[in-house]
Amino acid sequence: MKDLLGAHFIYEYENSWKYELYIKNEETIDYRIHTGMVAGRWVRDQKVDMVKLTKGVYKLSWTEPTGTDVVVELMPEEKRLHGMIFFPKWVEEHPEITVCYQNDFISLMHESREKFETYPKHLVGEFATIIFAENCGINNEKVISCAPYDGMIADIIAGKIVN
Ligand SMILES: C=Cc1ccc(O)c(OC)c1
Repeated sequence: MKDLLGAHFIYEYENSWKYELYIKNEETIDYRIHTGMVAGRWVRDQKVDMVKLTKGVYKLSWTEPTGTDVVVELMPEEKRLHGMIFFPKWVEEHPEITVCYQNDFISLMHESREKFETYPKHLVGEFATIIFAENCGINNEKVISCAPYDGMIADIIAGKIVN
Protein backbone atom coordinates (compact mmCIF):
# COMPACT_ATOMS: atom_id res chain seq x y z
CA MET A 1 0.00 0.00 0.00
CA LYS A 2 3.00 2.28 0.64
CA ASP A 3 3.24 3.41 -3.00
CA LEU A 4 -0.42 4.49 -3.00
CA LEU A 5 -0.46 6.50 0.22
CA GLY A 6 -0.35 10.23 -0.49
CA ALA A 7 -1.16 9.72 -4.16
CA HIS A 8 -3.08 12.50 -5.91
CA PHE A 9 -4.80 11.53 -9.15
CA ILE A 10 -6.95 13.24 -11.75
CA TYR A 11 -8.71 10.92 -14.17
CA GLU A 12 -11.31 10.94 -16.90
CA TYR A 13 -13.95 8.23 -17.14
CA GLU A 14 -14.91 6.96 -20.58
CA ASN A 15 -18.28 8.71 -20.14
CA SER A 16 -16.22 11.97 -19.85
CA TRP A 17 -16.70 12.46 -16.10
CA LYS A 18 -13.55 13.96 -14.54
CA TYR A 19 -12.70 13.14 -10.92
CA GLU A 20 -9.84 14.01 -8.59
CA LEU A 21 -8.77 11.72 -5.76
CA TYR A 22 -6.30 12.19 -2.93
CA ILE A 23 -5.37 9.12 -0.89
CA LYS A 24 -4.84 10.83 2.43
CA ASN A 25 -3.94 7.73 4.44
CA GLU A 26 -4.72 4.02 4.61
CA GLU A 27 -8.32 4.60 5.59
CA THR A 28 -9.17 8.05 4.25
CA ILE A 29 -9.65 9.83 0.91
CA ASP A 30 -10.54 13.36 -0.17
CA TYR A 31 -12.01 14.03 -3.60
CA ARG A 32 -13.41 16.59 -6.04
CA ILE A 33 -15.76 16.05 -8.95
CA HIS A 34 -14.97 18.33 -11.89
CA THR A 35 -17.46 17.23 -14.54
CA GLY A 36 -20.37 14.80 -14.83
CA MET A 37 -23.68 14.18 -13.09
CA VAL A 38 -22.56 15.72 -9.78
CA ALA A 39 -19.88 18.17 -10.97
CA GLY A 40 -18.98 20.62 -8.19
CA ARG A 41 -19.31 18.10 -5.38
CA TRP A 42 -16.31 17.78 -3.08
CA VAL A 43 -15.64 15.69 -0.03
CA ARG A 44 -12.97 15.36 2.62
CA ASP A 45 -12.26 12.57 5.08
CA GLN A 46 -14.33 9.84 3.45
CA LYS A 47 -13.49 6.57 5.21
CA VAL A 48 -12.59 3.77 2.80
CA ASP A 49 -11.55 0.13 2.76
CA MET A 50 -8.25 -0.10 0.90
CA VAL A 51 -6.57 -3.33 -0.21
CA LYS A 52 -3.75 -4.33 -2.54
CA LEU A 53 -5.10 -7.11 -4.77
CA THR A 54 -1.79 -7.92 -6.44
CA LYS A 55 1.29 -6.05 -7.65
CA GLY A 56 0.16 -2.63 -8.92
CA VAL A 57 -3.57 -3.27 -8.40
CA TYR A 58 -5.51 -1.68 -5.55
CA LYS A 59 -9.16 -1.65 -4.56
CA LEU A 60 -10.90 1.16 -2.67
CA SER A 61 -14.47 0.64 -1.46
CA TRP A 62 -16.69 2.93 0.55
CA THR A 63 -20.21 3.95 1.46
CA GLU A 64 -21.16 7.64 1.57
CA PRO A 65 -23.55 9.65 3.78
CA THR A 66 -25.81 9.96 0.68
CA GLY A 67 -26.14 6.16 0.54
CA THR A 68 -23.99 6.02 -2.60
CA ASP A 69 -21.55 3.10 -2.64
CA VAL A 70 -18.36 3.15 -4.68
CA VAL A 71 -15.66 0.68 -5.66
CA VAL A 72 -12.57 1.94 -7.48
CA GLU A 73 -9.90 -0.44 -8.74
CA LEU A 74 -6.69 1.41 -9.38
CA MET A 75 -3.87 0.34 -11.72
CA PRO A 76 -1.60 3.40 -11.45
CA GLU A 77 1.24 1.89 -13.49
CA GLU A 78 -1.15 1.41 -16.43
CA LYS A 79 -2.64 4.88 -15.84
CA ARG A 80 -6.01 3.15 -15.66
CA LEU A 81 -8.75 2.49 -13.16
CA HIS A 82 -12.24 1.09 -13.08
CA GLY A 83 -14.96 2.74 -11.02
CA MET A 84 -18.31 1.25 -10.10
CA ILE A 85 -20.78 3.66 -8.51
CA PHE A 86 -24.06 2.47 -6.95
CA PHE A 87 -26.26 5.58 -6.76
CA PRO A 88 -29.47 5.44 -4.73
CA LYS A 89 -32.48 6.43 -6.86
CA TRP A 90 -32.72 9.81 -5.10
CA VAL A 91 -29.21 10.92 -6.12
CA GLU A 92 -30.02 10.21 -9.76
CA GLU A 93 -33.28 12.18 -9.43
CA HIS A 94 -31.90 15.08 -7.34
CA PRO A 95 -28.15 15.17 -8.03
CA GLU A 96 -28.06 18.90 -7.22
CA ILE A 97 -28.66 18.15 -3.52
CA THR A 98 -25.29 16.38 -3.39
CA VAL A 99 -23.38 19.15 -5.20
CA CYS A 100 -21.75 20.91 -2.26
CA TYR A 101 -18.85 20.66 0.15
CA GLN A 102 -20.43 17.59 1.69
CA ASN A 103 -18.66 17.92 5.04
CA ASP A 104 -20.84 20.98 5.79
CA PHE A 105 -24.04 19.16 4.79
CA ILE A 106 -23.86 15.71 6.39
CA SER A 107 -27.27 16.04 8.06
CA LEU A 108 -28.86 17.14 4.76
CA MET A 109 -27.43 13.98 3.15
CA HIS A 110 -28.80 11.82 5.97
CA GLU A 111 -32.24 13.53 5.81
CA SER A 112 -32.38 13.21 2.01
CA ARG A 113 -31.53 9.51 2.01
CA GLU A 114 -34.49 8.90 4.37
CA LYS A 115 -36.88 11.30 2.62
CA PHE A 116 -36.34 10.11 -0.96
CA GLU A 117 -36.26 6.68 -2.62
CA THR A 118 -33.26 4.34 -2.59
CA TYR A 119 -34.36 1.73 -5.13
CA PRO A 120 -33.83 0.87 -7.87
CA LYS A 121 -30.21 1.90 -7.68
CA HIS A 122 -28.50 3.54 -10.64
CA LEU A 123 -25.23 1.77 -11.46
CA VAL A 124 -22.45 3.49 -13.35
CA GLY A 125 -19.43 1.34 -14.18
CA GLU A 126 -16.68 2.85 -16.29
CA PHE A 127 -12.97 2.64 -16.96
CA ALA A 128 -10.99 5.84 -16.62
CA THR A 129 -7.62 7.11 -17.79
CA ILE A 130 -5.38 8.76 -15.21
CA ILE A 131 -4.35 12.11 -16.71
CA PHE A 132 -2.36 13.43 -13.75
CA ALA A 133 -0.52 11.77 -10.87
CA GLU A 134 1.76 13.04 -8.12
CA ASN A 135 2.48 12.20 -4.51
CA CYS A 136 1.62 14.84 -1.91
CA GLY A 137 2.56 12.86 1.19
CA ILE A 138 0.11 11.54 3.75
CA ASN A 139 -2.39 13.63 5.73
CA ASN A 140 -1.84 16.70 3.57
CA GLU A 141 -4.87 18.92 4.18
CA LYS A 142 -3.95 21.31 1.36
CA VAL A 143 -4.47 18.95 -1.57
CA ILE A 144 -8.27 19.07 -1.58
CA SER A 145 -9.02 22.29 0.27
CA CYS A 146 -11.31 24.35 -1.97
CA ALA A 147 -14.20 23.87 -4.36
CA PRO A 148 -13.53 22.78 -7.96
CA TYR A 149 -13.81 25.49 -10.62
CA ASP A 150 -13.74 25.56 -14.42
CA GLY A 151 -10.12 25.38 -15.50
CA MET A 152 -8.86 23.95 -12.22
CA ILE A 153 -7.59 20.72 -13.80
CA ALA A 154 -5.56 22.74 -16.31
CA ASP A 155 -4.16 24.83 -13.45
CA ILE A 156 -3.16 21.73 -11.48
CA ILE A 157 -1.52 20.10 -14.52
CA ALA A 158 0.31 23.37 -15.28
CA GLY A 159 1.70 23.35 -11.73
CA LYS A 160 -0.15 26.54 -10.78
CA ILE A 161 -1.52 24.97 -7.62
CA VAL A 162 1.18 23.87 -5.21
CA ASN A 163 0.33 21.78 -2.20
C1 LIG B 1 -19.25 9.00 -5.89
C2 LIG B 1 -17.95 9.22 -5.67
C3 LIG B 1 -16.90 8.76 -6.50
C4 LIG B 1 -17.12 7.94 -7.59
C5 LIG B 1 -16.08 7.53 -8.41
C6 LIG B 1 -14.82 7.95 -8.13
O1 LIG B 1 -13.76 7.62 -8.92
C7 LIG B 1 -14.60 8.74 -7.04
O2 LIG B 1 -13.30 9.09 -6.86
C8 LIG B 1 -12.96 9.91 -5.83
C9 LIG B 1 -15.62 9.15 -6.22
